[in-house]
Amino acid sequence: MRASLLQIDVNDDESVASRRRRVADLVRDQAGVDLVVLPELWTTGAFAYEEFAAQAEPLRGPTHEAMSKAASDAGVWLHAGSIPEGAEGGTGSAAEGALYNTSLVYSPAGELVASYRKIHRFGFDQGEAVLMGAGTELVTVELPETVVGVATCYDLRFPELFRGLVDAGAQTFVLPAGWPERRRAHWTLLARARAVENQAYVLACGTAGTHAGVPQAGHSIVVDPWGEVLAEAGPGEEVLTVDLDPAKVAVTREQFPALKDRLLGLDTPAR
Ligand SMILES: O=C(O)CCC(=O)C(=O)O
Repeated sequence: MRASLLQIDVNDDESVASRRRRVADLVRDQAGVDLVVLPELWTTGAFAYEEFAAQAEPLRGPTHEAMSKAASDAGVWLHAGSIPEGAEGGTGSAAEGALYNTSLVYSPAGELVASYRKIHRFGFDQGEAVLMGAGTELVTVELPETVVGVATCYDLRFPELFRGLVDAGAQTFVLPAGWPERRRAHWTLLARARAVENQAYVLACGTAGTHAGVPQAGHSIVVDPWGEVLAEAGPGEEVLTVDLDPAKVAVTREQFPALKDRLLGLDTPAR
């Protein structure tokens, strides 16, 4: 299974419409791979808080139109990163929780097969944490060769979410992000930790460049179920293409069956 992570340079100089066109073309260029992954909030930038409400769009808005078409033109599964979703029926007012940081996943036919509203919002008492509502549902997507568990950026710090995804059948985690350069060491460490503890692939795709004054880490990373880094991007815009062996998840879980030794958080009584 071949995957391409598109580490997009998100900066304040490029308009959302132009970036959307550019990213759609980059997705089309990936024809021949199985799965394409985009970063978090790449239309606005994850730290461009003032843009969230202005650029909010419904689930099936302009980004959906562009990504659905790009996925079907390329004939790829596409995790299209996330958008600031102005929830249907909502007023767009952040105070009413009408905005969400929502990921979109497409089949090679261009069908929107899943969406995920980010559960853990970043910013403590500002930014996304106050401007957006929190998702409540875990999301998995069945691809022909693997079951994908979906999570977004700050979610990476919450291992219980990934355990929940494993319990729901996930074998590969796909995580779009807009991770800042300042905490790049955490990014790499946590991506490897989530892979090791869950014996799953981690495909973590961040942004490059600087937007809203926040330099981005780049360094998108692919980790295998043993915790080995299969590929890691540099700091700039880059397409990171990697071959995965989906069977490795089952093999790792069989040969080193630590997941079977879980005692807490399961319905089965402790041994
Ligand atoms: O947890 C972090 O250090 C970064 C998280 C973040 O930037 C985000 O979720 O948008």
